[in-house]
Amino acid sequence: MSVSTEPIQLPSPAEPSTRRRLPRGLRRPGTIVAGAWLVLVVLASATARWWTPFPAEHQDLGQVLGGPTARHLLGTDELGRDIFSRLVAGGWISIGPALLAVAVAFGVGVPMALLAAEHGRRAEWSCSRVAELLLALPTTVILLAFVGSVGVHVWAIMAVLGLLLSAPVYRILLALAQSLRTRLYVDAAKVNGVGSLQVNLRHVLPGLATTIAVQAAQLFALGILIEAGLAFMGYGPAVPTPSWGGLIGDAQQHIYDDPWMMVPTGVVLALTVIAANQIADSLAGERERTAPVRKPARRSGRFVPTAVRPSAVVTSDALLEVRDLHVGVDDGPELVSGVSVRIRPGTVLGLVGESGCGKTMTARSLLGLLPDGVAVTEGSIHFGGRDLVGLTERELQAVRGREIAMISQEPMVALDPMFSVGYQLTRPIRRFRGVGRREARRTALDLLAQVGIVDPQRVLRSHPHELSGGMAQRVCIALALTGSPKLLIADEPTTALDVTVQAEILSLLRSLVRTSGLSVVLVSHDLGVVADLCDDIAVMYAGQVVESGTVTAVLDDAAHPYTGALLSANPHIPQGEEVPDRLPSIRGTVPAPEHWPDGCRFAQRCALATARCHEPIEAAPAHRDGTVRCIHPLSTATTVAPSEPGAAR
Ligand SMILES: Nc1ncnc2c1ncn2[C@@H]1O[C@H](COP(=O)(O)OP(=O)(O)OP(=O)(O)O)[C@@H](O)[C@H]1O
Repeated sequence: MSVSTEPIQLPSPAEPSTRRRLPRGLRRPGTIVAGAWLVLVVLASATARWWTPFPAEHQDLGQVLGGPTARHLLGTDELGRDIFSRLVAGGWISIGPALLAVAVAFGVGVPMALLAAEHGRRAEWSCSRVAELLLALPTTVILLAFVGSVGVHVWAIMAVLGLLLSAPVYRILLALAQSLRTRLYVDAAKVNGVGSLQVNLRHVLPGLATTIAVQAAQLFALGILIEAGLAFMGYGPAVPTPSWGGLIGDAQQHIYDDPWMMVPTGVVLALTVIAANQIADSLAGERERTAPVRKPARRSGRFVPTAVRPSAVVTSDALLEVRDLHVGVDDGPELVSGVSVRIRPGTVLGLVGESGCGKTMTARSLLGLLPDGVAVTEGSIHFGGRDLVGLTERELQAVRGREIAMISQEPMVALDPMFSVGYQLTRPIRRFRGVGRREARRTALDLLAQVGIVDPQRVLRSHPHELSGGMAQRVCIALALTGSPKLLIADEPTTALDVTVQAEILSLLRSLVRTSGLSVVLVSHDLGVVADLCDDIAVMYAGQVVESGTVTAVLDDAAHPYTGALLSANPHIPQGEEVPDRLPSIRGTVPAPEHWPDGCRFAQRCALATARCHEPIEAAPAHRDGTVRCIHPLSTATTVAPSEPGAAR
């Protein structure tokens, strides 16, 4: 299959390169010195036994409380032990447990945050209560109680500290993980059938990495101070094993007769804590500098088959048939009311209407990708001989990508910025088609060529930030085609693109439908786009389909006053017709779902409305195969006047 398109150029070499460099914040001299100091301290203390001048426990009673000399660089303590050797050896006893506390804090806090972010309100509620419980416990009292009942085991004490610290870690990471899960590339991964573990590992965890690093550096510094404090109070390692807290405790006893003893350990401890904090600050600064400014996206959820009515068996030749679909917010208003549409194989169905009419909710229902707290409450979605409503998440994963795929309105956000186009394309190809790396690469190149990219080799090596909007949307379309789906849901696929690129993408979609037999559900505000691309149309208003039929029938002979008003407000003026000074607009706005009236939902804004319009109105047959939900139709399109409530659908 080939698509004729204009050549697409990659941005000039002046664009940012894909070569990974150390982030700018970490290249500052202060941060480099801090990092070097930490590396030095960790390496020196971990290898102390092999190179320090004296064993840490070696005593020389002829040299007690001596100042620095060539033999004892930092002097000796009250038993004539070499302070330098003890300081270096004691480092590991302080740093090791601090690292353990950090590992436990993140080992518990990160999975909790991922779990709560992924599994919605109930999981979040449970994890948050556990975190609140941990936060409510007084850390010092718990540690002392632990020492009192179990004894002085430094590593175990620090593991308990790590557990207590997992609560603030969870609290900080939860909001971020939730926000990352709303990114379109996470939806795109789910649409491609990627399992939940893989979504977390590939898309959520990398996004948490900087925050984890910042928090880890801070907790490490805190862990060292807490370990030192405990050792100072006598809850450190058993005598004569050195630790920084223990050395400070020893020095404190000689503060009047040998104040120098306090200096080496105090300075090393302070420098280590300052270095860890310096690195945390630099990472935090870097995170703020590079954080993308994005408008919040919608959260993704799943089908919750509550109160789903068993549906009749569908025997039509439609590829997908939606019957009487109701979507609602848990304990809240209905967002989609009784939508029925069908998509024939190899055709394009346009869902049109103003913002807030329920187009996206309807489209996302087809993939089970509704926001958290929103669910299909009634109706059926028949596809491939089964009802998608009520399928489990696992069953839906098998449908997403392989049978129904989706492209969104923001291609730049739908691609994960962390990975190259090649990686993002070959992963699903290997999974869907069960092919090896080389074959997957070849298929990826073919798909890129198929979506009109003239330089697929280069694009395959690129990262999303190196692509223009139009190229990114082409890559997203290629990504959607990796599982050879039968149906593609395109939610305003050209909204974020400029006009010339919009035309290219529409021409690409048209060509794909024509050459591959793909069916498309196109969500759009734009009647011009729908007229251009679609075979059938469903006009939505306030959660209902108010008119449907073939594009030619509905647009040439609109029956519903809302369709008529949309057509009058449409800025696409046919060639040869006079351009009016001002386009008519539809007065008022779409009411919010909680204010939808019982009767015709458009009545408040309709010039033809009468008292009878405020009684319930059913959809009636129109345009041969379509419907209209109006008792004052504009045209003769209606074959059965839907004038009475309860008229046949
Ligand atoms: N997560 C949510 N919780 C509650 N209501 C929601 C949620 N998401 C959307 N809605 C509401 O559902 C209704 C339908 O929204 P939907 O996004 O489907 O409209 P749309 O026609 O696709 O609009 P647009 O073209 O702006 O995307 C709107 O009133 C919207 O405010």
